[in-house]
Amino acid sequence: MLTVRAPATSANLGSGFDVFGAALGHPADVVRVERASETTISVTGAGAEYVPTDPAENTAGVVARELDAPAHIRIDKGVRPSSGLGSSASSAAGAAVALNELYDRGLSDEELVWLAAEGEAVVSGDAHADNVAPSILGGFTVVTDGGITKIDADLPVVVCLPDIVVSTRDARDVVPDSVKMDQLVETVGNASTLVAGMARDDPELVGRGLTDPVVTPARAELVDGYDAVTEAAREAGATGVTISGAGPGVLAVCRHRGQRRDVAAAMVGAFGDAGVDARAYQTELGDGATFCR
Ligand SMILES: Nc1ncnc2c1ncn2[C@@H]1O[C@H](COP(=O)(O)OP(=O)(O)OP(=O)(O)O)[C@@H](O)[C@H]1O
Ligand SMILES: N[C@@H](CCO)C(=O)O
Repeated sequence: MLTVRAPATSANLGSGFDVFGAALGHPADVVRVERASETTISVTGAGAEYVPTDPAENTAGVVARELDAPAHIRIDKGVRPSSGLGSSASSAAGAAVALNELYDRGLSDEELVWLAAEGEAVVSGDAHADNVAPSILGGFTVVTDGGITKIDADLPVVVCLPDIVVSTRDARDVVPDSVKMDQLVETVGNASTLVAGMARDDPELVGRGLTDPVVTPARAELVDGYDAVTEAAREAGATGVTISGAGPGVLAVCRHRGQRRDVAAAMVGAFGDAGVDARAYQTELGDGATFCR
């Protein structure tokens, strides 16, 4: 039996819709695999009751099928589904890394990213890799058709998860079909600023680069209290705030680790004022999938 811990992730980071992603120090899924003649799946942990155990509908099961690696797969969810923290991607990433080793398939990390993205397609109808790439590789990742670039960034963050559900499918439905030239120029500028900030471990630049004039404003309507939470996090010292992935999680970048407590309390409080229960993860950019003993 093999066990892999695959971290939660935050995709988009505002200006990098479907391109940027970051691995979080915690939470994470733990995926255990054992050779079998047929794939079976069992799920425990956060939101387990909402995760399908039919291998054809579970992202980890799809990975096993694509790799022709049947297994008993046990998933302990640290990441609640429909969170914006790449819940479905963590399971796909963990399964890809574990099954590659279990069956000695010899795929590279980048090949595993594209394989795990096939698992994501079963959820959103689209094989986007912006969550599975950081969950496998760690750090901050840039995914394009041309390949994957990774930066090992050191950045303290808070991710606040309200007790509401936004499915990736619904959140993709509200994304505008087109952008104006001034929005394109602003987005390119912010995305470039963010990448420079990641390369320099500079929370000011990363925070500035989170701003996005197109996708985030459209999706903010789906997250009750979003504007107030953003303002509260900024007042508590965050350098920038955006929706994590497709939401409803909200990501805030902090100047230093000691600031995370105040930012987390401010975000949870603002959600509470809007009548929404929430919890916050005080974390940082972290490692990709790792084998556990
Ligand atoms: N192994 C899995 N873990 C979690 N969700 C899964 C899994 N396999 C299939 N799903 C389905 O995926 C959906 C959740 O995925 P979705 O992409 O909407 O949320 P997310 O992964 O938390 O968010 P995001 O991708 O925005 O960060 C749920 O409907 C769930 O049933
Ligand atoms: N880039 C994707 C991530 C969510 O899975 C989106 O925002 O729809």
